[in-house]
Amino acid sequence: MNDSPDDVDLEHAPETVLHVGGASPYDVVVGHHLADHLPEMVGDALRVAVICPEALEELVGEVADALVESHPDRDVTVLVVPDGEEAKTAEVANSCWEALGEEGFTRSDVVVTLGGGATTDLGGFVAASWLRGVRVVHVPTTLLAMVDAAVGGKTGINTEAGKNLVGAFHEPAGVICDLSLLETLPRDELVAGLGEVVKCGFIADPEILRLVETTDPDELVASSPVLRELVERAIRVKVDVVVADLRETGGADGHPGREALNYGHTLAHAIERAEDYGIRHGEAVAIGCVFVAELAHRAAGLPREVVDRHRATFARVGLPTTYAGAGFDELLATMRVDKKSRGAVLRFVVLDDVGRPTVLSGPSEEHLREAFAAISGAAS
Ligand SMILES: NC(=O)c1ccc[n+]([C@@H]2O[C@H](COP(=O)([O-])OP(=O)(O)OC[C@H]3O[C@@H](n4cnc5c(N)ncnc54)[C@H](O)[C@@H]3O)[C@@H](O)[C@H]2O)c1
Ligand SMILES: O=C(O)C(=O)C[C@@H](O)[C@H](O)[C@H](O)COP(=O)(O)O
Ligand SMILES: [Zn+2]
Repeated sequence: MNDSPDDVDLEHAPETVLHVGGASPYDVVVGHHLADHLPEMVGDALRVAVICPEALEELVGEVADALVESHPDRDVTVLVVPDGEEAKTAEVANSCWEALGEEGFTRSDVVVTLGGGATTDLGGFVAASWLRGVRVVHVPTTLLAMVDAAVGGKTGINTEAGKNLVGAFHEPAGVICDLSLLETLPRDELVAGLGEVVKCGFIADPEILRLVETTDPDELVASSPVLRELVERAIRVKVDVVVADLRETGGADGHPGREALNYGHTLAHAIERAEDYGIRHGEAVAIGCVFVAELAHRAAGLPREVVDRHRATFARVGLPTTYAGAGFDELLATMRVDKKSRGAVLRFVVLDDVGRPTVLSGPSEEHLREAFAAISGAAS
């Protein structure tokens, strides 16, 4: 652990509680060393199933012990699932349902997820579907899951046809973003999380962009006060959007509503599928955002300097801005089953300017090909 004066202050800084309003309100707690919050959020449930990936088996032991200590009559079951995207399958979800059945899991029991976004997506979906919905508390352990996946209630798994095509909206009972857990996160994974943070800067909070543009990226580590500010700002962007439009039915006054959070994701999800999930989600999002900025430049007059700012900001933190894998036709076919599509009409979230997202419906294939050529170097 780094123990510069800033870090010492931060270690003792009070946690931040971001309240998420709506029909099922909950808190997102951000800070350091937050283990005590988990028993509070779980309450007096007699059975708890903790879902975590193989990679976090050591940490899950501590979490399970704390849950038993806080309530000695409680049964805690640990469900170890495959690492990363391999957990987001119907087979793995089924194995979790089988385990909950064996435990006699009832509606007063609680699922806890401990892991990255793949784990919170899978575990959230298991909780959403078991008995048509039991409580879930998320303990995200990656930056990406803290700023995005654990908040807002989208859960899901992948199918052969594409990413996140089966799922449910199921809000958590609470989210604990313990930044100390990021100490062990590999650098590439932390950088991938910055992809969603920068996305939030472009769609809603330009201060995020300013902070990224003026901070040495190497200083963005678990103990950094700037990282904490970025985490809190990105969560606020997400919370504001989901409180206004939880189920993605649309926004008001030209704002796309929850779809705004899908900025860059239409191409990103197609790339992830084409790469058989061998590319990190946050990396694909960075490429997808540059693509859609190029598209908006051609189809809707987004100024060239805003497109350039996309390339510069994602590249500054170490994210890719080009893609030379699958071809345009394969990616276009996958993009057609994106959830924003309506019938044969492809829809993209684009920007009118920084902080002003809107929807572009049915762009011409010529503009799509040109935008793809601009990120892939392929002839359009
Ligand atoms: N539901 C949503 O709103 C939402 C939002 C964004 C992303 N997502 C989904 O989230 C997933 C990506 O999440 P991710 O980037 O967290 O990837 P991930 O869950 O695959 O985790 C990345 C890797 O980090 C490891 N890891 C996790 N925490 C660690 C720690 N503290 N120390 C060391 N290693 C650790 C994991 O084992 C894994 O190998 C994608 O499936 C994406 O679709 C969902
Ligand atoms: O919360 C949302 O809404 C988002 O779109 C956030 C995205 O970062 C996230 O990757 C989400 O899982 C994508 O959702 P999908 O509906 O396109 O599957
Ligand atoms: Zn995402």
